[in-house]
Amino acid sequence: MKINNLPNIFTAALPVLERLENGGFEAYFVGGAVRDLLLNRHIHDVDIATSAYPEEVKELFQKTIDTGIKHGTVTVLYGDSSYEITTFRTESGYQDYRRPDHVTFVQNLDADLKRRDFTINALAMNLRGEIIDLFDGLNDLKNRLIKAVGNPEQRFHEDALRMMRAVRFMSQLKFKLEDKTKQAVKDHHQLLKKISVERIRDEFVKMGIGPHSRQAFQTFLDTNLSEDVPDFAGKSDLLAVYPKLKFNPTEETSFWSVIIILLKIQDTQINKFMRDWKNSNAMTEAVEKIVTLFDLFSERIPTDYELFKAGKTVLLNTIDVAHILGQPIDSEALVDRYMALPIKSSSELAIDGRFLIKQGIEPGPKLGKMLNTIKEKVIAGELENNEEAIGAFVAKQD
Ligand SMILES: Nc1ccn([C@@H]2O[C@H](COP(=O)(O)OP(=O)(O)OP(=O)(O)O)[C@@H](O)[C@H]2O)c(=O)n1
Repeated sequence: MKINNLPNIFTAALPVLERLENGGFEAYFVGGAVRDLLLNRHIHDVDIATSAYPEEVKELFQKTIDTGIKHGTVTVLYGDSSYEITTFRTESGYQDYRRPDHVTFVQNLDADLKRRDFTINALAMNLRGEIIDLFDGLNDLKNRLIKAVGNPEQRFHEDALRMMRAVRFMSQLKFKLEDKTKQAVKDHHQLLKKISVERIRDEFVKMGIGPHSRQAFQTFLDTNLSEDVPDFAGKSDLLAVYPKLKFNPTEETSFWSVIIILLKIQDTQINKFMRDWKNSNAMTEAVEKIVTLFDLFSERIPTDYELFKAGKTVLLNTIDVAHILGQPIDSEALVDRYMALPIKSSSELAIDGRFLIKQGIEPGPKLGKMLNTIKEKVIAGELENNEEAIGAFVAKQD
């Protein structure tokens, strides 16, 4: 198979391949970029595999970065882009974050492709646009199948994260998991225990916000992968609701919020759960706010002040979560009420502490309390947001 009209992202990289070939080396586009080209998906970067050793790559190009020399990877800066160029290799043991523990350089492309995870990721393309397909990856692309290269058990022993990658690709690409590969995941899900939480989390989130996350999640449960990720063991009954949800989450915050709600995690335990998954403070805070507002929605209609405190982003995210969970909610009325709030942030208040001091209020807790009362009254529409009205209100309080 030959691709004639290569997208710009590839044509821009052709001189890099040419230079490697002119230097007497083999060079190919490999991995996700070739897969995504054939699937007509957006391509964010192209990776190159070569027979040249890192030192040889560095000699051929002016601007390079030693990204992972030990692992065979040099980043080449060429034109407006950068390219990861990796020497043909096999690897094993990916216990740590991102990089394999051991790397063995191999003689040719065949040996390099043989150690890759799935047939659809083991395609290569040369500078003439010719596809090299040693493992029937083109057929699996056509049949929309995630299938391990060669022996799936071996592939998962090399890097157990690949089992999470399988369900991630199911969700992102709307593919099915091939039977033997699925059986191998079922048999070896425990291997995931050796993998760093950060790597598992990245794949889990990509699965969660992919367009087929409910189907992928079903496989995540069926294969028992869910038993070997933080805080999910023994919870498959609660998680079984996920594949039956109304919609797929499209935002990371919504995905985590939905998971936390399904797991019935108490407000006080959300922080621990998010930390167990090594999430950032910003992500944890955002999710805590959404789940809290969602709980409030389930009990009663929030007050204007509660809507103000939540803010627009949290409100919209919470509406999104309710929508995904099929929770009836008058989202239009809530957004209208939010939009009609007299102020949407504290900085929009017509007065500040200095104004109150001028009105004779002493600095201290009393002043803070007064400011809050004023804010609440303005938001509730009981007090106009201007100096005159607020001044009159303050005078009446003494
Ligand atoms: N555990 C892994 C990770 C990666 N790969 C190989 O390395 C390539 C690049 O990996 P990566 O950049 O992580 O993922 P992509 O497949 O490119 O997908 P995406 O960029 O969409 O994340 C993959 O296509 C696959 O051939 C692998 O065999 N095993």
